[in-house]
Parts: sequence; structure tokens; C-alpha cells
Amino acid sequence: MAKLNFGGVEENVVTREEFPLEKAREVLKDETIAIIGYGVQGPGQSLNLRDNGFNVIVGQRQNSKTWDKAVADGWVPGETLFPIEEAAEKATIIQYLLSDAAQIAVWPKLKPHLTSGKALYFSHGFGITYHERTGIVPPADVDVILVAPKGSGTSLRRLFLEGRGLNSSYAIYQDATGRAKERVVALGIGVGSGYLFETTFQKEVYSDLTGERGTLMGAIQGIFEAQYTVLRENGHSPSEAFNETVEELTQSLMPLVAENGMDWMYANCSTTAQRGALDWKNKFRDAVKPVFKDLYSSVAAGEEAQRSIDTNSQPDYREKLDAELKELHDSEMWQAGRTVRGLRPESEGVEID
Ligand SMILES: NC(=O)C1=CN([C@@H]2O[C@H](COP(=O)(O)OP(=O)(O)OC[C@H]3O[C@@H](n4cnc5c(N)ncnc54)[C@H](O)[C@@H]3O)[C@@H](O)[C@H]2O)C=CC1
Ligand SMILES: CC(=O)[C@](C)(O)C(=O)O
Ligand SMILES: [Mg+2]
Ligand SMILES: [Mg+2]
Repeated sequence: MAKLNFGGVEENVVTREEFPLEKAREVLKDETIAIIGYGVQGPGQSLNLRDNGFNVIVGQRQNSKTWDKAVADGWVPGETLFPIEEAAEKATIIQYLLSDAAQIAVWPKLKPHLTSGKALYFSHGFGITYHERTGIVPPADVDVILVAPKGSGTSLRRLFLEGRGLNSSYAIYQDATGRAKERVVALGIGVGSGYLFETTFQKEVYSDLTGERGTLMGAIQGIFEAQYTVLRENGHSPSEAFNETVEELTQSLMPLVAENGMDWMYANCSTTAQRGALDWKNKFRDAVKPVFKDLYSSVAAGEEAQRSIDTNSQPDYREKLDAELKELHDSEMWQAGRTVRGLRPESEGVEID
């Protein structure tokens, strides 16, 4: 394990150099890995494992759209694709990749198949950390491990196919066999991770829930909406408001941040922009910090988890989420965005219905 310096703080990181794919295959050569669930992470992780030469099967509800998707992806019913309980029975490692709410519903059926020496794998610390709310309490004689790719399952697969990788964090909650560490690292490499960062189940879920509600998804849309609306209220056209709020950020400035950091992006903008951004960043920081503090408290108190459990356990949760996403899709800002995207120089032309 390499010790790397992150801004003055040393952390443990597993690299592919010290734990190459061949070693991962050796560690898992006698294991049957069952991927339970074929939503977003399921396909990414199972297909990467399969392409990397591991012994993988998929467990999914029959008569569902995602069962059909699994068949289309080359999983063969009765050979490599099974109903959930059958796959869990055959497995020595169970990768529990149902949605976090579905994990609660299916747990009573899964638990009997967690016999001594098996491993239970999660891609989120949710079910275990909030066990008082989820009821997910594994038996003491199984390994309980986590690999959480830091991005969408779609990106995990895409980056794998490009010969790259997506970094993940990993954690061990329970080491019953003495093999939890080698199993989790081998699985992390197998699913297509680049580097593996050490964490705990609780730290993973607290940071992940904060991040997705915060700057990664929730806060960013909130800030976009606020700026777009103020520009529109002051007579700016939709295209101008969209360009100055979103398009320039995603097309020109964020790639520079990704490449070399915020200071470098700033340095590549005008001194006028630099002066203003350096002055205003502190006002924004001070304005939103209390909101982030509320958010973290809500995560740590389990309130965010409870809200997610309550809403996503409803039978019509998907329709309700889709309706809210449609509202966002139909908003003037994102409709303007659609036209703007069609005007990117590399685009074929404007998207027209
Ligand atoms: N979506 C992503 O890219 C990421 C997800 N994760 C974590 O990975 C895990 C899996 O998440 P996703 O792939 O997003 O899940 P998902 O929301 O796409 O659902 C996965 C599967 O659950 C099945 N399912 C839903 N309700 C069910 C029920 N009542 N009974 C049986 N099956 C049911 C669906 O058919 C689907 O195949 C979660 O713990 C999530 O937090 C972690 C990182 C990123
Ligand atoms: C993609 C990811 O890691 C998220 C945003 O945390 C999630 O989908 O839960
Ligand atoms: Mg998440
Ligand atoms: Mg995440």
C-alpha cells in the first residue's frame, strides 16, 4: 500500500502497480461473484469483471426491464443470469447492487444465503451505517466489504472500455475470514477501479451523501438556477443567461479545473475576471457554508437516509422521480441549454423535435 501526500496529509492508496489484475484474478480464482441488481452500477461492475476474466453471475428480478437488459448484454438465463435468491445461493461473494431502498426490501430473502465464509459487498456505506433504519445486519461469520466507484456506473464502464479507470474508495466493516482485505482490493481492481482510496463505511456514506446533495448535484443546480434567474430578470436573453451560467463552465472552464486546478483556470482568465472571482468567492462561501453545515448534520443524524428510504420505498417512486426530472428538463434554462448544445461547433446542428 502506498502512502501518498494529499496537501500535507498522508493517506493510504492501493495502486494497480502493487496489485495488478493478475494478482486479483489469483486471489479470486475459486470465487463465484454474484452481482445482485442490474440498474446503473450492476452492468458497469459485472461487465468489467467479466471482461477482466472473473467468474461472474448476475441475479435480477425476472420479468423486469433490467432482466431483459442483462440478456441483451450477453448474460444467459440459467447459466450466468438467475433470479436473485438463486444467484445469492450459488455465490461466494455477493455484490449487493440493488438501489439502497430495495436492499432493505430484499434483505430478508438474501440473508439466508449468507453462509459462513461468504463475502457481502456494497458500493455504498448506506445499508450498514444506517442499520438501525435499514435492518441490514449481516451474520458475524461473513466478510462485509465495500468498493464505491467515485462516479456513475455508466462512467465506470465507459472509462474501462477506453482502457482507463475510475477511482474508488474501499472499506472493510467485518473481516470474518482473514481474507477481507485481499478480497476487497481484488474486487476493486476487478470492477475497473484505477486507484483505491481507504475509507470506512460511515465516512463513505457521510461524504457521498453530502457531495451529491452539495456541490456535485444539488448545490450546483441551485446556484445555476439562482444566477440564470437573476440574469433573466435583468433582461438578458435565455441564450446569454445559459452561456454565462452553464455552457462556458462545462465547455471551457471546468476542463481547465480538471486538468490543473482552480488557480490555473483563474490564471487563464482575464485579470478582470480574476479580481472579481477572488473577491466574490468569499461572499459565496460565507453565504452557503451554513447550508452545508445543515446538510452535514442532516446526513449525520440519519435524516437524509430516512427521507431516501421513505420516498424510494414507495411503489411509484420511479414515476415520481421521473416527473420531477421532467420538470427540470422542461424548464426554460435546460430547454435553452438544449438549443445551445446543438450550436456547439462540433455538433451536427440544432436538436429539433
Ligand atoms: N448509480 C450509480 O452510479 C452509483 C450507485 N452507487 C451505489 O450502488 C448501489 C446500486 O445503485 P444503482 O445501480 O444506482 O441502483 P438502481 O437504482 O439502478 O437499482 C438497481 C436494481 O435494483 C432493482 N430493484 C429496485 N427495486 C427492487 C425491488 N424492490 N426488488 C428487487 N429489485 C429491485 C432494479 O431492478 C435495478 O436492477 C447503491 O448502493 C448505490 O448507492 C454508488 C456509486 C454510484
Ligand atoms: C455517482 C455517485 O457516486 C453518486 C452521485 O454518489 C450516486 O449516484 O449516488
Ligand atoms: Mg451516492
Ligand atoms: Mg458517489
